[in-house]
Amino acid sequence: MCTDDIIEVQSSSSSSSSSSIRQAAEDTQPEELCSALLRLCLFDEVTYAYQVVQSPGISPVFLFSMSMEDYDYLFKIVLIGNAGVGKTCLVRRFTQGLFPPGQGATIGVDFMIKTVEIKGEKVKLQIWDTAGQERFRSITQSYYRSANALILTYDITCEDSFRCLPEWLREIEQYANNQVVTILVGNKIDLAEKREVLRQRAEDFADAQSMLYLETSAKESDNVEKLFLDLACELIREAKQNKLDNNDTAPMPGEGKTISYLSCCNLN
Ligand SMILES: Nc1nc2c(ncn2[C@@H]2O[C@H](COP(=O)(O)OP(=O)(O)OP(=O)(O)O)[C@@H](O)[C@H]2O)c(=O)[nH]1
Repeated sequence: MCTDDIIEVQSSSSSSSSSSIRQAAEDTQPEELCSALLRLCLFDEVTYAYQVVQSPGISPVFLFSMSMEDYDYLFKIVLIGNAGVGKTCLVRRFTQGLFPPGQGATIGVDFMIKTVEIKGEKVKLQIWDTAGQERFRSITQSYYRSANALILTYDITCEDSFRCLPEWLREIEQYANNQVVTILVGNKIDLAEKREVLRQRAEDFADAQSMLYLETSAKESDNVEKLFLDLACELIREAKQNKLDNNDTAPMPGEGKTISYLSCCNLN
């Protein structure tokens, strides 16, 4: 695709502040953990965003701020899939270039930002990493609706994580907007000798569901950049197409607006 035209501009994350959330949330019963929210406030044309966990005993924590003027496009990408398939590692690999040792389970949602430049246009990727554990499902479902793209992840060494995909597709059907771009990702290809899901089988499944398909290794960094950058290129293409279709309703480069919904894409 257009990866030659892409340069990284900057990245930031909630991870340092969210470690305090993680710790507090680990001590909190799921029923007490009401929700994790992103709050946006507009002051003098600068948008400040912060994430809080609403729960007794947990103080709201300011996580990051960003200006709406320093990008051409803003896309929200949400990772979903069973616990342990490697969603957090994929996000960390892409945003921080590392494979975190002893990665704990995600509590609720985590949030990172990375800005890339594609053919001279700055693209801010807002990446939401959701918990795969069933007990957080009611929290994570609320993040689907505003997503421009969903990365549905399974573990190629875990048949169970593949078998659960129809269940995840039902979640997407129910909670995501119907114009969302979805890509199926088989992670952990560095563990080839433990593979339980053949590539052809996964490709056929993705084809049948009109999804893109890619295999990755967060550990070895295989296809991780490609995953996010191809997705960004696809979202830009869709946004431009949407602009053509709707004349002036979609944002164009330089307008710096959030693209909330995109027209349906031809995934084949
Ligand atoms: N070999 C290998 N291990 C991986 C890879 N990606 C993740 N892991 C390991 O898989 C385990 C789970 O990774 P996470 O990124 O926490 O998985 P997750 O999907 O975010 O899990 P939840 O937060 O519980 O939903 C960790 O022990 C990682 O080190 C990979 O590409 N290769």
